[in-house]
Amino acid sequence: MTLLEIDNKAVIPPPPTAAAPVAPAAVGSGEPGPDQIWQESASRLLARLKTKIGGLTTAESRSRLALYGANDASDVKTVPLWRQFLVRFENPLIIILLIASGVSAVTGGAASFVVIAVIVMLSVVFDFVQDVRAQNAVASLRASVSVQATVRRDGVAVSVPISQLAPGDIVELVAGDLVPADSRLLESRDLYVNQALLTGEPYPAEKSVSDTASGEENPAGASNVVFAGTSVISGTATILICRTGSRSALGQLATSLAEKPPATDFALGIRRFSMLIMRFTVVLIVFVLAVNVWLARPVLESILFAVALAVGLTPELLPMIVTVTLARSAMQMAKRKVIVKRLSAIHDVGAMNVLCTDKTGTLTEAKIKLLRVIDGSGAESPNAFSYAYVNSKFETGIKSPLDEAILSARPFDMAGFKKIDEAPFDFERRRVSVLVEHGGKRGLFVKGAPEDMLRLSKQYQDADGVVKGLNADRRADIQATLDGLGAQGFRALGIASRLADSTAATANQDRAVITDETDMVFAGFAVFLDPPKASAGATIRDLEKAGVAVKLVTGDNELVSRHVFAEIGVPVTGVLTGEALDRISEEALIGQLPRTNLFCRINPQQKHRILLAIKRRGDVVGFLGDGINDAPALHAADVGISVEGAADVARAAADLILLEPNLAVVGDAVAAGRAAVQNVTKYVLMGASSNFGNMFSMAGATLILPFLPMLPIQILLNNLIYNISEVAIPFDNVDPETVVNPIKWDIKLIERFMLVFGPVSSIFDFITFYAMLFFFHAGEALFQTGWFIESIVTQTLVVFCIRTRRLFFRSKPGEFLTVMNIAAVAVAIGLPFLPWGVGVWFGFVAPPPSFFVFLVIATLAYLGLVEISKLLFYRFTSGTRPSAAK
Ligand SMILES: Nc1ncnc2c1ncn2[C@@H]1O[C@H](COP(=O)(O)OP(=O)(O)OP(=O)(O)O)[C@@H](O)[C@H]1O
Ligand SMILES: [Mg+2]
Repeated sequence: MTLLEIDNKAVIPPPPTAAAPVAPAAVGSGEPGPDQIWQESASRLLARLKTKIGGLTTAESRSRLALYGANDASDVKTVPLWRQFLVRFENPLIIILLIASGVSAVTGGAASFVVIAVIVMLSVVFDFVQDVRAQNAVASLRASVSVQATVRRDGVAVSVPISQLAPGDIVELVAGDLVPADSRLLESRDLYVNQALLTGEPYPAEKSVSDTASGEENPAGASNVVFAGTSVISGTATILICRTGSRSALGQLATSLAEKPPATDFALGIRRFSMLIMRFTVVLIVFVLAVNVWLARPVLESILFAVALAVGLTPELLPMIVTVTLARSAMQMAKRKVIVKRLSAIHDVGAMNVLCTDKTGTLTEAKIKLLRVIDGSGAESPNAFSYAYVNSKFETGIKSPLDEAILSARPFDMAGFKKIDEAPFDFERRRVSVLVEHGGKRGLFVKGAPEDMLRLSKQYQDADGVVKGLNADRRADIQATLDGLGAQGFRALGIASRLADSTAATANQDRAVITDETDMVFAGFAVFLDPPKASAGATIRDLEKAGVAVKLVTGDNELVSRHVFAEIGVPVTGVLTGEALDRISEEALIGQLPRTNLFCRINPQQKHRILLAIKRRGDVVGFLGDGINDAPALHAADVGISVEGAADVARAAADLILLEPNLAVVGDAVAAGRAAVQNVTKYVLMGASSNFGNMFSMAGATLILPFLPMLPIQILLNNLIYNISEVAIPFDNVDPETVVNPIKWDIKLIERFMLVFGPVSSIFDFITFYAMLFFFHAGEALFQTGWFIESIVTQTLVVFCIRTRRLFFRSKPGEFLTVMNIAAVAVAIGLPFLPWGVGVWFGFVAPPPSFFVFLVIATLAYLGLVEISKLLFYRFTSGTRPSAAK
């Protein structure tokens, strides 16, 4: 099974839209066709793509980029700003509103049309500006961690984001790089790529320059091309970019599998809430219109009133509020050195209740030191060191910290050693071989996972260089030496050789192949110290306290991993090795998950399998890793987390990038994610209760009043003021107790909240209507003015109750929120008193002083009622909060 069949979260290209027709195939229309970039000679391909080995010029690259679009199969196409702006007018409510007010302008005065048009414009501009600013902030964060490629422009090698590549670009690749697009090899040395993302094949595939290659039945097998989404395991290459973005094989595969990434819980929840409100709105509008027609009121005014009500009811700012909240959260995380690549990951990280992590760099310092190189009985072995050194020096794969430790341990004279070939490292066999010539003799020098190295050896070479047979007793001795190292917390690599004169097979060979890694002469161990991080234990305990179970998933062996746990003071509750994992069923694995917190000798496919099993249990799972071997798991996780120095594929697959490899910052991200969800929830609860209640009462009032309870313009103005005040919600403080556990979006809570607090607000509204009519003997204008002021005052101030589950004065609101809401109240009260008859435009009159006495008493009564209802509400629904699953 390939990765794409299992999960396609991060590799989905946008479907071609009408506005962005698929650009002409990169490799022109001449024959052979565009799909066979492995068939033509390189020189013809270069000519057809109108490029040369020195690369495109900057101007050429710019025009090609404009033609073919960004090289990005995963990202949604960016909509131009003017369209983002205009799209906001596609809202049918806005269209009806503008038409109806236009018609009324023709028949009556132009004033109301102008006012409505201005209010609509203000609302749209406000929404647009906030939204675009938030998106820009996030885009620049994302750009700061984009994967770069070395490309030749104007004849010099420069580094550009891979999204900026176009057909015809010439790119240089080294080990660890992500192949940015489907490309033809122009030059290569010892090039091996991992194509697991395309083919599911875990072993490195060798690629080399040739004029033509066959690839009809299996394009991934074509040896002279490399494909987008694969990564370089070892060697170097210069490539010609041929097919970018969604035209790459990966892009095509992804398009044919699914059009869109699956919506997250959060997105679904938001959509469901909007639908809920829409249904209420439709019913209400039909009702209001029917009543007005039945009472024979002016049709046009009735329509305007109904539509204004609908505008007031719809949470049209919700998408913007969500974006602003998440973007603000992303900015906060950036300060804590966490860069958010996918905005919706903020919600997922807040909901995460299991975090899987690899070991090196997160639980350990990643300052690996080579302590000794010993033979099987523990004696210092210069021989084994020389094999290890030569192996590390000559291998062209991604330099692992182990290689760096070997090379920096002490100088070694490489004179006389000549590299013939290598079999690069991969995470399945966990070893690397180089074929070397020295003194006219050839030999294979191998290093890798120690237990496998011992198993594959037939003879044994001690520190003095004497080669002996490897009988069962000696094997057991060597194993005991290895176990001793592990128990002391040392990491070890096994070292072996296979000299040309030892078997005929290697005598004159010029190729290193993995099948030669057998019948070897075991030479000893390289012993490393990778000290555990002092802070790791406390960090893990903090995460567990926050409801996030931490599990170690590592390619290293059990003894070493157990030792790390012991050092950082975290108990091992259960162990599963890769070997055992391969023998158990899906059900058995899921059954073992809750108590297992250590998975060792796990290969990349197994990491992926573990992640899927955790998801299948219903947990929200994060994965933290930095290697090529972690990419499949990063794709599969709900939240993929990587670090700045990670391999390109890992960074490309991740949703969050840590600028420092520290588990503690994950804890910060979790808290920020939860706070963001809480603030979005506040906005939704406001909309679902007080705003909803007000509009509902207004509809009811049309039944009993001989005139409209509020003029359409006033409703729109009310809505604008309310919306502007609520834009402070993303910046509000969050009560600490609401973020101690993972939070999932809870639509049930919102529905119940609406059913309780809508009516609470309505009861109070009808009391106000009664007072206006029978106490103040209000006529039309005074009634509308009074109701306008009350409506804003109560709608905005209630945020101080709804924002917290505590008694309102026990929780400190954000300053911005306080200022904005008090300002909204001041504006509402001040409007009718404005000079130059401004209030009159909106149909306001100045209310008598006694009204304000009533306003204060009534508002306090309302807030008191909400506060009591709130305490009761949460007392009876407190059992519904999601608890941390282990
Ligand atoms: N450069 C190398 N040469 C030979 N063998 C290696 C090399 N790097 C790693 N190995 C072997 O492969 C195993 C798995 O690699 P590695 O430890 O990097 O996996 P991992 O899952 O990323 O582990 P971690 O959780 O520590 O990051 C190692 O334990 C070691 O035995
Ligand atoms: Mg690793």
